Amino acid sequence: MLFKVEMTVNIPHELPADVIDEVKAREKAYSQELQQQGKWRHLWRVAGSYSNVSIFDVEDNAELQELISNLPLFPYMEITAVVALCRHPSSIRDSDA
Ligand SMILES: O=C(O)CC1=CCC(=O)O1
Repeated sequence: MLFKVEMTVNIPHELPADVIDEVKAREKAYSQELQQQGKWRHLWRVAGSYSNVSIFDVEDNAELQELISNLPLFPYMEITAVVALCRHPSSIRDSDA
């Protein structure tokens, strides 16, 4: 199942810089591992903001919930616009793979 997810990061100013750097490094490693696995299909920065638009390819809602809630930055994120996607009949692609 494909889902679009929007994530906005709001890191508290009082968090020490070294803690922020460590969390961001774990976030990057985690997201790149999921991208390698094909579960995190797209990761786009929303221009001009500390937000992203992502496309996930997961088994079901429960797997999406698990992947998102395990994000190292999850405690500092607002997750919005979670939308289930399916193929558009006018798409010129052979598949969504
Ligand atoms: O920077 C972000 O938008 C948050 C994030 C998601 C995956 C990642 O590496 O950073």
